[in-house]
Amino acid sequence: MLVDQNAKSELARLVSELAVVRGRVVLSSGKEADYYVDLRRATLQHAAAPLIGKLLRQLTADWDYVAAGGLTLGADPVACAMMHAAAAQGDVLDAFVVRKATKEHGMQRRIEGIEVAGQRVLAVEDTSTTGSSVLTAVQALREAGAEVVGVVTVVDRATGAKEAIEAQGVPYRHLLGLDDLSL
Ligand SMILES: O=P(O)(O)OC[C@H]1O[C@H](OP(=O)(O)OP(=O)(O)O)[C@H](O)[C@@H]1O
Ligand SMILES: O=C(O)c1cc(=O)[nH]c(=O)[nH]1
Repeated sequence: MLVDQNAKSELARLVSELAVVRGRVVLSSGKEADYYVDLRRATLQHAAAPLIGKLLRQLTADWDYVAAGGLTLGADPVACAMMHAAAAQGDVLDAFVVRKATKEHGMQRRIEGIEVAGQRVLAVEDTSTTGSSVLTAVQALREAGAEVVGVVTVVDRATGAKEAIEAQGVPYRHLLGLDDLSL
């Protein structure tokens, strides 16, 4: 899908400046790597967040979905940015949060926000490495009766997420790759 290339370049610049951390780090999967993309520093930043919302809406413009969200917490500001970008265009998009475990008090929900049962939804992620986190969200959404139309992530590290997600029958797109961030 067509995305605004000037906005994408500006986002890549911001992510490189704000979020790329070089050095030995342990990842969510337990593997080690030589760099980390601490994307919360961009998804929660005033200039980068609106670009993320706008660009992810453009990247998924041909997908039909009424709500977006993913596994807390990396996905949360991404989904909210998309919701606000949609609203700015006069479009309706709701958001949800998939908890890592079902809440044990209150409403005892695994998925917070709008009711996803019977809805077409988009699973979102901030950074994808193995794809395990967003696939956890996909599984929870399916168990809740939602139809996951696709997965979209802001940064893809080219380490197997695409293959793992597509193996589950879900289309996958990313906004920024390693080349965009000079990694
Ligand atoms: O593709 P994966 O191998 O699953 O790795 C990527 C995940 O790792 C990070 O989250 P993390 O597990 O650090 O948890 P957090 O969102 O609670 O900080 C990131 O926000 C992604 O969700
Ligand atoms: O695999 C991860 O845990 C991971 C990698 C990365 O670059 N950024 C992130 O937030 N998580």
